[in-house]
Amino acid sequence: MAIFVPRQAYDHLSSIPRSYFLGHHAAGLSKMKGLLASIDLVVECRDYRTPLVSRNPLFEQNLGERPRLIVYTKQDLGSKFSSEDKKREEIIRKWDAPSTSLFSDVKSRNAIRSILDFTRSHAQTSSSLFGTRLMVVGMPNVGKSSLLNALRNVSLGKKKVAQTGDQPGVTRKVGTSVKILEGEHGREGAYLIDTPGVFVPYVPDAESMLKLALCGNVKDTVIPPTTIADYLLYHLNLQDPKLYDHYCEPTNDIFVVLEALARKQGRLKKGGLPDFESSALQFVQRWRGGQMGAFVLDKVTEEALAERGRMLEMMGGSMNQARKTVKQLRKDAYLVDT
Ligand SMILES: Nc1nc2c(ncn2[C@@H]2O[C@H](COP(=O)(O)OP(=O)(O)OP(=O)(O)O)[C@@H](O)[C@H]2O)c(=O)[nH]1
Repeated sequence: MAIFVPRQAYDHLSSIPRSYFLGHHAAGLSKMKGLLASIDLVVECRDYRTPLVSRNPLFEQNLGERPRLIVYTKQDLGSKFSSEDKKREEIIRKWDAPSTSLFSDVKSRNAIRSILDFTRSHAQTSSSLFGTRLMVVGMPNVGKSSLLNALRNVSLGKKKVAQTGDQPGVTRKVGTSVKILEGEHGREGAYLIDTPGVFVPYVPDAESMLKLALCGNVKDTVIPPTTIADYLLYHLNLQDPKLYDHYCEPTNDIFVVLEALARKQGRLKKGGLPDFESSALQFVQRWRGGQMGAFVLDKVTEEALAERGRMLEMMGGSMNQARKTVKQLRKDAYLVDT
């Protein structure tokens, strides 16, 4: 039997859009900026699976004057809790210093307790009579509202208050503050404000956009589902083709996988033809739901983080400046793909 050789690079990058910065993202960010004077701590969420790509420089530029806690969400979907994962987390922690970074999974009470402990000790430094005010920010669908619900549930035993969903843009407006910690020693407690997700102004390269689409940070209508599924297949093959052996033998052809899935699940169109689009969405949803392996999409090395940081710093807060910087970086050969 021939040995299976996975693709070592992803080539189908033409015609991938690089922007998803919507009107309600800009409006939300401007409202957050207006609230900043009354905020003690900004909780910035990034996706554990894309620690580089889900970092939005707009938050640093617009909200950077306040202390920040960085929470890497959905750890359960990206980590096997191995020594390699711990090493990667250590690199990320160094990158984020002096801000503290924590890694979370809304179903892990321990992870949620660590965030509450950090908040409690931060609250002790606050002299406000009205309690400590936190604002949770991050890219769309990164898990901000779920985090708010989990913090409130673990701390106060209260039911869900913020609406959540598996597509971006469920939260459209900056919310009212919600209590997440009771006060101690005569102090008021801590309150958290939920905010709408804000996308990066301009995605510097097409592969970053695919990663964001795969993790659900852009609507599934923006990039064809078969393209997102193909990009997932590329990663699955690099990890372990057994992750999809439920459907077929190892392959680099996404249509082979989708046809097998369609036949298995009866996703057929007229004439018995496989419904590739719905099968692609199903394939991607399985991975998003943690049923096809936990792994990280970004390459996390000290060099990669430093380069990304340099690029983000140069990109500035405006879309125009971001575009200009990307052009310049490409000229300087920092960015090589598309
Ligand atoms: N497996 C896993 N799923 C999570 C976790 N946190 C959130 N999710 C899921 O991620 C999806 C998005 O969560 P939300 O809390 O709605 O995300 P959001 O950032 O508020 O989204 P916007 O409304 O776009 O701002 C939902 O399907 C959640 O169930 C986590 O720690 N682990």
